[in-house]
Amino acid sequence: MWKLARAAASSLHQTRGFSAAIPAPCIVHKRGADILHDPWFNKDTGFPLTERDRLGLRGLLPPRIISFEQQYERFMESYRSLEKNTCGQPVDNVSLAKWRILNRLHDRNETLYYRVLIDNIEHFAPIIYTPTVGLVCQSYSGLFRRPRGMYFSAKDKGEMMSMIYNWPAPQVDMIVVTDGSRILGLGDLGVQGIGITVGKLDIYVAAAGINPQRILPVMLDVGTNNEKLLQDNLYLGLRQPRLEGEEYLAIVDEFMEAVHRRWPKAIVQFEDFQMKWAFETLQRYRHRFCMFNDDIQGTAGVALAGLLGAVRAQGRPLNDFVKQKIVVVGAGSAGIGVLNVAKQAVSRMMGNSEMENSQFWLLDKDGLLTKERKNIDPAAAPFARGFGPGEVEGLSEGASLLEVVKKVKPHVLLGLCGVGGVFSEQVLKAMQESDSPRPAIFAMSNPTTKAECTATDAFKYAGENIVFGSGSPFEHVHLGNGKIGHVNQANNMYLFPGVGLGALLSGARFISDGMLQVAAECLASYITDEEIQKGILYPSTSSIRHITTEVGAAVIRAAVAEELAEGHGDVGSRELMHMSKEETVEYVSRNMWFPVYSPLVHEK
Ligand SMILES: NC(=O)c1ccc[n+]([C@@H]2O[C@H](COP(=O)([O-])OP(=O)(O)OC[C@H]3O[C@@H](n4cnc5c(N)ncnc54)[C@H](O)[C@@H]3O)[C@@H](O)[C@H]2O)c1
Ligand SMILES: O=C(O)C[C@H](O)C(=O)O
Ligand SMILES: [Mg+2]
Repeated sequence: MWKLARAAASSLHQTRGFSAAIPAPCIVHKRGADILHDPWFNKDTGFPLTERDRLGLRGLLPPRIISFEQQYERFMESYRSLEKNTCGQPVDNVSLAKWRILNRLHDRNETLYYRVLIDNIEHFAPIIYTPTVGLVCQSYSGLFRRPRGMYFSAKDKGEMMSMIYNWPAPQVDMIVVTDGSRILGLGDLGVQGIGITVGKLDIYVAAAGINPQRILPVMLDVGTNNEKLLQDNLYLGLRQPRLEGEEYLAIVDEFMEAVHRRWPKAIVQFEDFQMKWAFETLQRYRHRFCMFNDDIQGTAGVALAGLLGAVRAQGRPLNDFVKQKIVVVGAGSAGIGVLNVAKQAVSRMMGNSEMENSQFWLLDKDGLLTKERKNIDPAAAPFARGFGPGEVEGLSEGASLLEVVKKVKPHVLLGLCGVGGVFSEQVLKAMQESDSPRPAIFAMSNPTTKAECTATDAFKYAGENIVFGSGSPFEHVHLGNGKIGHVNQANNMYLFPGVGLGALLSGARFISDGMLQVAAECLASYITDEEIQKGILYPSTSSIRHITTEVGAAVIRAAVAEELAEGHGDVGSRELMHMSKEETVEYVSRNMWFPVYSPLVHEK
């Protein structure tokens, strides 16, 4: 249904609906059929007669003019028919069918596409984003019909500075780039990983109101080490092993410089890079360009908000976070990112004193990480356990997750290892002995098949008093007697749109730890005590535009406070500096794009 009320609540200052004030005109440089074939401008049967005349469209469309609202209802009706007709079919087939119908609309008419997406984000996010986007990436070569975004390959070395000018839009604000080396928990998918950047940018448009004409999904194809893809005749990427070392970095360097040359103020989000390159590129670029790594930094902020919520759920003051025993399963870019941020939060609570990492236990594929571990990754090393006083007795190098949970009795068990089911029945049952009156279980790996446990199993085996979060959505769990086990979607989608938007609208020179910290704090404070008592740690995705507005404003204020804000468009750094908190929120919502048909004006 057309959701005027919800849309109005989700962004304060934009006029909503088809009867609203006439939106600003939009200049087009094409005419006739070229407009109908351009999803940025196409209105299908929605072109009014005057526009059909002005733009040379007369005779190219059926005579009846259909309103935006009618087009919307028509699409939703066909979507509902699809749901009815595919009822009972295998879940993956149904999800892909839903993705196809949405994707066809995306390819044809972006205004209508984003309107249905925004109004139905709770329903459509699992299709255009996690988990279905994983399936789409896996099936990319078969699903491919037309390109979306830009592809830079190892064969383009030396050419990127000119190639970047092939992108048709004059201005780009937001770029999501991947090298396809670790797509969700699905591993190396090579060029097929482009799907994840498209999904993230759809969330940027829906949640942060970034204008879809100013987004750019990018694939850096440096080869793949996925043998199956290398052998596949239909694979669309470079059929060569991944570049490594300096050869690899030279490609990423060249891409970053090309982007910066053409759009110096564009924000670049790094997505789903394998761990070594995720950390290396973040270090390399974070102070030179306005960029961040979503898997390290976005995930960390969302997890921290969840961890603080878990403390509140126990009825404890926030400062008790320093006493929480936290077991993290997965020592990759996401797990280490979470631990680093949790450590910073503890340090702040303790008055920035040097602290030991004694409340954290970290496991990877070889079990518990200790100082005895050979060839330990430098990023993981600070979290390796020792054997001195204060250590839990009987836990040796490589101890299994079950042993660790039984001995440590953690308050929190958090999975970011990309292996489905590692929180087994036994592990979950062991969480019943947790020292927390309300243990927290976060099965954050994506997509659904890679979740460390299902929501049903978590409540069934660990007990009904747990709080639960998962990276991919699960249904809430019926516990009997009318009680509901609340499922939170612990996904970085709650943070990256606000971080990117805040960085953009402040014109930040770079994205600082302080900006990321306030983003996490803003998300954490969004939830009321009453909600927390019900096990609700994150707001519903239906309010994602509102959350993003708040997070974006908090990020801007942090950038201003740290003197990193250079301003955006007509709004200079001085004006930003003088904005109150409310004015900053207003500034953010005023700058969010909302899909309505603009009058098109032709210019040669
Ligand atoms: N919910 C979110 O917002 C979110 C954000 C980022 C990443 N993720 C998910 O987290 C997962 C990991 O991402 P990453 O970037 O850290 O990957 P990564 O490849 O960098 O790290 C994976 C880690 O898991 C460890 N591991 C593998 N098998 C294990 C096992 N059986 N037991 C314990 N540890 C094991 C590996 O040793 C490695 O340390 C992915 O599934 C990704 O989708 C979720
Ligand atoms: O893409 C997601 O859903 C979250 C995260 O960035 C991931 O890599 O799993
Ligand atoms: Mg990711």
